[in-house]
Amino acid sequence: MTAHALASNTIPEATKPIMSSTVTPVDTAVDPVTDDYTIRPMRRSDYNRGYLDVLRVLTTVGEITEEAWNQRYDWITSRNDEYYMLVICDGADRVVGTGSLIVERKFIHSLGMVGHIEDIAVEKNQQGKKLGLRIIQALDFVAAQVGCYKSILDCSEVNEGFYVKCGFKRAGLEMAHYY
Ligand SMILES: CC(=O)SCCNC(=O)CCNC(=O)[C@H](O)C(C)(C)COP(=O)(O)OP(=O)(O)OC[C@H]1O[C@@H](n2cnc3c(N)ncnc32)[C@H](O)[C@@H]1OP(=O)(O)O
Repeated sequence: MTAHALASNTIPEATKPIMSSTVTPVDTAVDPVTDDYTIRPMRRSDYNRGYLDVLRVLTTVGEITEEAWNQRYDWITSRNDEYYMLVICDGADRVVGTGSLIVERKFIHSLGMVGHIEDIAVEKNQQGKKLGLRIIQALDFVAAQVGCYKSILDCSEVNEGFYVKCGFKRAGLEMAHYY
């Protein structure tokens, strides 16, 4: 798939099939013109498809054994109405991008739900092909479908332009307390 193909303005339509009628993400070609890239929910076997290496473009990951991965994967998937973790795979079935949506259930706003977009990463040599945009659009679509009234995320200044292109706007101030 060329960068041009990914730049087509059919993106929102292309992400719609990622949701089945039961609000479960399903495997979907990233672009309707070609299926060189697929966007789908994370799988247990993505440990061996380079998932953690993709995350390493974002931050430190540490050494995670397959057993530890499996335990965390099982914990996450046992909360599958709360954690929506997507990957984009290339034609060779390698993970080249990922992103997560965590749905927070609140009392305010009439028991409203807020989507938290986390851990967006695209492999270095795959950046600039609109894969990041597709991940955000897919997560946004999932958030809207499950009933979130908004999605929020934290990012550094260098990524502000990317998120603006994805339809987000600056709101508030992040604060952190590390332990
Ligand atoms: C909530 C969080 O997780 S924040 C952490 C974000 N992740 C990282 O910082 C990890 C390292 N970076 C990456 O993985 C990637 O560069 C990402 C995820 C930030 C962007 O993914 P890409 O696939 O490269 O971006 P994509 O090609 O989809 O870009 C979409 C648009 O945003 C623009 N864009 C991309 N990155 C940036 C940026 N840093 N600043 C301004 N604009 C940008 C592109 O030029 C493109 O614009 P266009 O439509 O006018 O051509």
